[in-house]
Amino acid sequence: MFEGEVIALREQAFVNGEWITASDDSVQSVLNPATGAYLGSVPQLSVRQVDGCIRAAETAFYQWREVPVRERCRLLTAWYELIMAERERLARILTLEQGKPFAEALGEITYAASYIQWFSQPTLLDTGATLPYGETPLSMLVLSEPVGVCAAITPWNFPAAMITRKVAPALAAGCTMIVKPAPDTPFTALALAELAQQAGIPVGVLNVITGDAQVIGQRLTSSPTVRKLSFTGSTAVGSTLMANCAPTLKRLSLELGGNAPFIVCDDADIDAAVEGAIAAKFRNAGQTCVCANAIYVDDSIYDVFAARLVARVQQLKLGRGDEADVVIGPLINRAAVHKVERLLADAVSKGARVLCGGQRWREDANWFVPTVIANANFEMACVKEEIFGPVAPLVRFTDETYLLQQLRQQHAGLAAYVYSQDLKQIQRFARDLEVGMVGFNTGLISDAAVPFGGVKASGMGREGGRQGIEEYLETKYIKLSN
Ligand SMILES: NC(=O)c1ccc[n+]([C@@H]2O[C@H](COP(=O)([O-])OP(=O)(O)OC[C@H]3O[C@@H](n4cnc5c(N)ncnc54)[C@H](O)[C@@H]3O)[C@@H](O)[C@H]2O)c1
Ligand SMILES: O=C[C@H](O)CS(=O)(=O)O
Repeated sequence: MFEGEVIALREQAFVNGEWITASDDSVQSVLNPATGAYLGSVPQLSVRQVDGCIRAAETAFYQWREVPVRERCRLLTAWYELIMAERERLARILTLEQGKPFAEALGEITYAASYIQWFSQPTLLDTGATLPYGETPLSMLVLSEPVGVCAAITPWNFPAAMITRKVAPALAAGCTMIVKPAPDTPFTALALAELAQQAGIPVGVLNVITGDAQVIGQRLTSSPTVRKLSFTGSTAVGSTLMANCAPTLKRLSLELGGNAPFIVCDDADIDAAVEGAIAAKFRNAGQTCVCANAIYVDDSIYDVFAARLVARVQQLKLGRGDEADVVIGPLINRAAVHKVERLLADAVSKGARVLCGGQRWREDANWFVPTVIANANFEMACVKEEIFGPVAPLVRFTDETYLLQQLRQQHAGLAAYVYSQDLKQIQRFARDLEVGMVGFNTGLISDAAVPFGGVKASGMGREGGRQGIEEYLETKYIKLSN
């Protein structure tokens, strides 16, 4: 559809309202995961440039927090409107650098914009209170104040939504923000920053810096000026960043790895469960944090479910994201393909049987054919670990209690999905699944209006909903005497 089209890309970092290159002109290249073609490059900013960005965000903070809430929300609305007006161009950039099908990229841009629209509601900020215990009705006040200078480090799988999900509440609350996007997908973030600039968001309020992750991470986590870090990415990196933030006692939001069980009970609507599994498992070629990881099917319907799932999976069209009707794009890079191959080989060595797929689509490329494996069990790495690829291990279960006991052993706790018509069973799963979000009879749960996040090794804090603004507010108590 748009392969070969010239699409303008911002190849500079955005600091204090200026588009800048690295002080030593060093750059990092960005490749198209579908073709391996060079897309462009972004600056490797120096330590001095990162520190300069932190200072600029601090200066901007003391002005931005004085901007009336309604004005901050008006500017967010202007940003939202520009993004929606530029939706197709942004989606093209996203597909080129991340690889997802254009239709999914359009969906992500809309989803990303919906976070800005959600947090442009001034009512989300009427979180203060007066307490009735003082000498007068106005002598005990509880205020909500912006945390201050914030930093966001974001992943490649949702190059737009994982950024607006942090920037929107931060700016609404009166904070300023420094974003470090993933090196694989910086251009979407820079395009969003360009539109924020056009919307009139003041200089220094939103900054997007690029360069060596470790170098930038060390500066952002060690700076006492940065009062909060919001990180979305792997549990391993999240844990490291949490430790690095400890000396300066930063506020933290950590949206980390997942391992969502997809449970199909004996009374489930099988066709609905198959469609839900397709949506939950194969979105973004299985590269979402809330993807169904292993699929647990009641013994009594296992064979029927497996057959119907395989039939649907074999209909999924692979190809480049810019090609019409493509549903499965490439994985982000060759390392991701190798990880999927490692997990599959481990499963087969432990008795799994490949029902469909099971290999690369093309030898020297990043696609993996959508795969369903039977006879999966809790000993397999693909059941214990986050797959982050289009492989669906089917685990047979006969006993709900045993299944829940096994799931409780898993480290991640982000999302889960259950297909059941039995209200008492639904209530048991809602209580006993140790996750942050559960979808019943659906494979899609995400929405800007809900508190998105997990527990255990999936992190802490919530993004979206009313809870999402709290991540960027501090509480101050005022005692007022005459
Ligand atoms: N819970 C959620 O909402 C959510 C959403 C999307 C992705 N994820 C998780 O993210 C992972 C995939 O994303 P990824 O591969 O980009 O994760 P990643 O942890 O490798 O990288 C995430 C970000 O951290 C940066 N980074 C890496 N090492 C760093 C360091 N030492 N210091 C500072 N920054 C560092 C990267 O450059 C990138 O910007 C998966 O585990 C997925 O489950 C979670
Ligand atoms: O991968 C992580 C994203 O949060 C997935 S979703 O689009 O928010 O469901």
